[in-house]
Amino acid sequence: MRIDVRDLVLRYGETTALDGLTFTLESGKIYGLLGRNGSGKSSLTSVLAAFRRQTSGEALVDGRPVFENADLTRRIGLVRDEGEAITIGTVEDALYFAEGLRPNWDAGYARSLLETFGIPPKANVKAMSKGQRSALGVVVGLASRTPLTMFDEAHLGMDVPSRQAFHDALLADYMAHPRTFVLASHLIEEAAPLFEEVLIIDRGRLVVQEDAGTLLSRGVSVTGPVARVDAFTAGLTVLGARDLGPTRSAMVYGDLDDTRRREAAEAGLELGPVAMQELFVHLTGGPR
Ligand SMILES: Nc1ncnc2c1ncn2[C@@H]1O[C@H](COP(=O)(O)OP(=O)(O)OP(=O)(O)O)[C@@H](O)[C@H]1O
Repeated sequence: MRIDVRDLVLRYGETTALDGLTFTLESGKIYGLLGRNGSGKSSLTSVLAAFRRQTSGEALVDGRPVFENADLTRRIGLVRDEGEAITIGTVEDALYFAEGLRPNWDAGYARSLLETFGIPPKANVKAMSKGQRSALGVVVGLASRTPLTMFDEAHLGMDVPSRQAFHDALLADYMAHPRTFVLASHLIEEAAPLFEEVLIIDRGRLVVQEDAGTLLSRGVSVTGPVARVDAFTAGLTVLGARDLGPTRSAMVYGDLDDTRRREAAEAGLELGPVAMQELFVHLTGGPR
């Protein structure tokens, strides 16, 4: 599903949550949606899923406004941080409800995902733990096979093995049934290997929309003896540095051309990658 967002504004009273966003998401890609607390990620996914109506601007899915368009919203899934939204009845009831709502529902796949996450089909949803309810939300989100599927901190409360199982399942099912995913997460390093493209929003504005590999290529770590690292990085944008005895590893933002890379090698410095998380902190202004 293709998404076109144009000059999108969402206000809650005095608060401007989305402040003129414009971007396009292509069909059949996994997008990472990153932003600090309160930056507008949930507001954006809520508008795209038609849970909320924007104050102004456009949110188009396959060229049509999404709000109050039942035909479109049946094909858009949003799993939020509270996990499975239907909390009355059992796990089977929740799946039955989803099956009625989602045209591409795969009941066999849903059952196998329940096993993956160790969720008993007869369990009462209200009595489930936070992590189990999140996992059930993930099961419903994946088995719905909605052409646009958004997970907004959907892993909340899930333990490390469950989060890994979630990411593995998402990737495997995406390969078998390509569709558009939007993943909002604060666990950037865990989710980053899934992202094909990254959107960073800050205070309701788009800061970055870039291919994940290109974004990562903007960060370089420079490691070696302290004095030589400092001399090499003088005049560059240094995001931070860590020392281990006499060795310093500095993170630099910006492309290093071949000449600079040769200079680094001649100075006995080692160049390496920088974590997406470090780039994110830099691009969203560091500690506030
Ligand atoms: N229901 C609401 N009523 C009033 N203000 C709201 C409401 N929901 C969100 N906001 C405000 O809108 C802004 C964006 O919030 P939003 O929840 O979209 O951010 P977020 O990026 O999802 O944050 P987080 O990472 O903390 O979940 C914040 O200033 C927030 O206080």
